[in-house]
Amino acid sequence: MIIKPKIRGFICTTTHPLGCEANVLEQINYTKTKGQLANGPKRVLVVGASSGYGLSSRIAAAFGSGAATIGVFFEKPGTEGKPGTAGWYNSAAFDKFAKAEGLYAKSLNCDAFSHEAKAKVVELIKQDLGQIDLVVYSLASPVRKMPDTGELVRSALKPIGKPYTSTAVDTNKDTIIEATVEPATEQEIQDTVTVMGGQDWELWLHALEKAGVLADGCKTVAYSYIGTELTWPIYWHGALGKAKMDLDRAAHALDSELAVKGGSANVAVLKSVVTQASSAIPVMPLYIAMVFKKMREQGLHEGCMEQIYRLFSERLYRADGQKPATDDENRLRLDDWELRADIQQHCRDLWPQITTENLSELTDYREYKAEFLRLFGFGIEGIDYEQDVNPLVEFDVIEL
Ligand SMILES: NC(=O)c1ccc[n+]([C@@H]2O[C@H](COP(=O)([O-])OP(=O)(O)OC[C@H]3O[C@@H](n4cnc5c(N)ncnc54)[C@H](O)[C@@H]3O)[C@@H](O)[C@H]2O)c1
Repeated sequence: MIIKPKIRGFICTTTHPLGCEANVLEQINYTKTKGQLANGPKRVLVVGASSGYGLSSRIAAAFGSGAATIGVFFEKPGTEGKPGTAGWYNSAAFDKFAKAEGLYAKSLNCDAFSHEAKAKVVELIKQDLGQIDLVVYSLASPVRKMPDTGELVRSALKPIGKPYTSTAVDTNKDTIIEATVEPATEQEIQDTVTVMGGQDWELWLHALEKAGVLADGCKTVAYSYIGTELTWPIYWHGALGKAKMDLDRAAHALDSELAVKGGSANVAVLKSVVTQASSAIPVMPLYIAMVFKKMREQGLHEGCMEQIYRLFSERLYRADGQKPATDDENRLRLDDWELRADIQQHCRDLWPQITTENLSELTDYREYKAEFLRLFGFGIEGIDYEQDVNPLVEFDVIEL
């Protein structure tokens, strides 16, 4: 079939298999040009491995360190008449390129919050790898099915205490609007912590530890965002921020547990990037369009792959073997460039000046939209979108 983008709200309901494959290849090529990590991991589990930061983590481990990888994700395959999700095609492409280089790659398409997913991964590690050296936790989900009761709990992208009104961009109409988001209820805050907090990360590590499949010195990292006062009301001081604070709590607890065997657990605070998860957060698209323009001008631009390669090479696996610098909460900070005073001051000054008319001139909004479409495999040079393409792409994946 001929596949064209179809945008609905903040998602694109179609995807292009060849475009997604090209995205993955571009990240692999970037990693290869950066060279092999001196002290990189060899056996890696990535939870949330099919898009955004998790996919880049899997690529950094495999192509930057020759690691065997197990990837867990929750995606929909395509059928002959309907495209699958981008994460499905990304994972198929990763599998193909990894195996072409003789790298071990196993993928599980399942609910990572379930007990079954954890048990299956333990079984795979025992059978194929013995133990693992790194666990990356990169889930972004609006909902969690509780593993014991089956209850569905949903997260909320809302402020706490009072409504939040801000200038934002309506990405359907490309216009500047005033958006108001009502505050989360106590229950919604608790639920957001249940979905996006540290509990499931701890359940993963405990299941792996109990099964004896964590190698001595095993590291684990989970991803977070903090930002500045520009986004605090909706993010760090909002319901999601409470969940990310709970991730900090879990990191401290896991770090003490892993330290016994010479390992470590850290939260890595990453920069804002265009992913399916960030496009759903009110105000983020406008903030990203602003901050990207300034960071590009300053030669500081990074996408998912650049951020993650820097996390691996300059924080987690430093060539000099030294412990990386952390902030006072023991977090690894990769948002250092985004939070630079001049970058943030620029955004603060610009924010009140933005109108529908000057949006494209004063920010990288056009580039934001293009990058959003690229997430789904569209707008990629070298791909002929008038050509027939088969949405049915199969690869070796374990379905639970
Ligand atoms: N995007 C940003 O700007 C940004 C910035 C800093 C930190 N982060 C953090 O990085 C992490 C990853 O976010 P992202 O933006 O890369 O997200 P993303 O939407 O690109 O990827 C989410 C991943 O989680 C998987 N997933 C979701 N629900 C699942 C389930 N129930 N079972 C198995 N897999 C499931 C998806 O398949 C996918 O692989 C999040 O913790 C996020 O808060 C994101």
